[in-house]
Amino acid sequence: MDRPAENLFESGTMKTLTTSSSNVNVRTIEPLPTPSDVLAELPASDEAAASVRRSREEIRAVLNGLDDRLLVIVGPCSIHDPAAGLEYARMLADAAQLHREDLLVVMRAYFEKPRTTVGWKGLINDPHLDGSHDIAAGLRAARNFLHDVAALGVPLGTEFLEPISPQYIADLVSWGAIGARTTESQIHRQLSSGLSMPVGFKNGTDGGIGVALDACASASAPQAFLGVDDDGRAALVSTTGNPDTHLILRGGADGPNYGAEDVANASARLAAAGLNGRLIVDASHANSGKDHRRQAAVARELADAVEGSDAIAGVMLESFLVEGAQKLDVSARGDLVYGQSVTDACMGWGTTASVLGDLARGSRRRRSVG
Ligand SMILES: O=C[C@H](O)[C@H](O)COP(=O)(O)O
Ligand SMILES: C=C(OP(=O)(O)O)C(=O)O
Repeated sequence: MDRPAENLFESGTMKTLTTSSSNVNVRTIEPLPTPSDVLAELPASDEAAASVRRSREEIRAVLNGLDDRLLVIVGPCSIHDPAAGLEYARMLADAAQLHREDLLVVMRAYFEKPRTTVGWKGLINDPHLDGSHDIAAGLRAARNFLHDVAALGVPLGTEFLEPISPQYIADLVSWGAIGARTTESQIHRQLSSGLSMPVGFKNGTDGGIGVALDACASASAPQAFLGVDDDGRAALVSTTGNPDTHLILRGGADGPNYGAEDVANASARLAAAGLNGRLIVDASHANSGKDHRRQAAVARELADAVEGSDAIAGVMLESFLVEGAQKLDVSARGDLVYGQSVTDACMGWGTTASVLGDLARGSRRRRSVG
């Protein structure tokens, strides 16, 4: 159908057709560099690519029970300051090496934050932390960070929130998560079906695990959907399905779900649905009431629980250099405390190192009884 253009609005270099019924609430549309532009500018080194391939295989082996170590996904709630994140990654590299017989350590490198209502949405969305939303710079900053950490030999995990951003960074990611707020989203399930790394689905914010089980089944099936190609063009994407989907228990509105009975029930439901019964338990979020001190206690309880539960393949921890969290006000940014979270409260490094020691002991005890 031919529809006359009522006006063209121009933003950046893009002209956008606006009719009386489209773009009514859109202020601007600005082109971004394409995924192939960014990958050509910031290519993965051979070493980083090899490290990603190797760690994906290791994570798969742990999730499938072929490697008896405990997977530990640990790091800041969000990366807001790459320098502090890199300092953390160096310390984590040493801890990972220390516990390598018992733990497979993956660093949380979360660049996209889902918000309950509004708030800072992460380094990709707003890398200058000032509401300027310089997404082109954010994509490059995320890619640079992933590359710097992969070069240390530390595998990285991230939450995929936007369906387009993976084209810019996923080659450097060893483990992916879909968050509690998007597990029920068909878009995220389809996306996961084509991702190249194991992907964990959080249970819903209400605590229900049914949506995550459905998500695992959906993402493990072939899918066809609208996406973008490497040149940023709208494209039909057809996937084979992701063979490495799994559940992450994060608690919910009714409280925690990391107890022995919750874990056993969840594992049984997964197995009954023909899915992997081995799962990850998040010690943070609703499992700790977002209290970083409580999180450390939950993690130590999990370290004890591991011995008696084959279902626990991994544990997730939110941790940064400095404990707690600080408020980020993007409209009037004051000085920030170096190494402290600007989203959820995290355990500090000292507590983290001691919790990793406990988890390693739990993993060792499980091996000795197994
Ligand atoms: O992990 C981070 C937060 O729990 C999640 O992004 C929601 O945050 P909010 O409730 O502060 O928006
Ligand atoms: C947002 C997160 O968790 P959840 O989806 O469980 O709230 C997270 O892990 O950063």
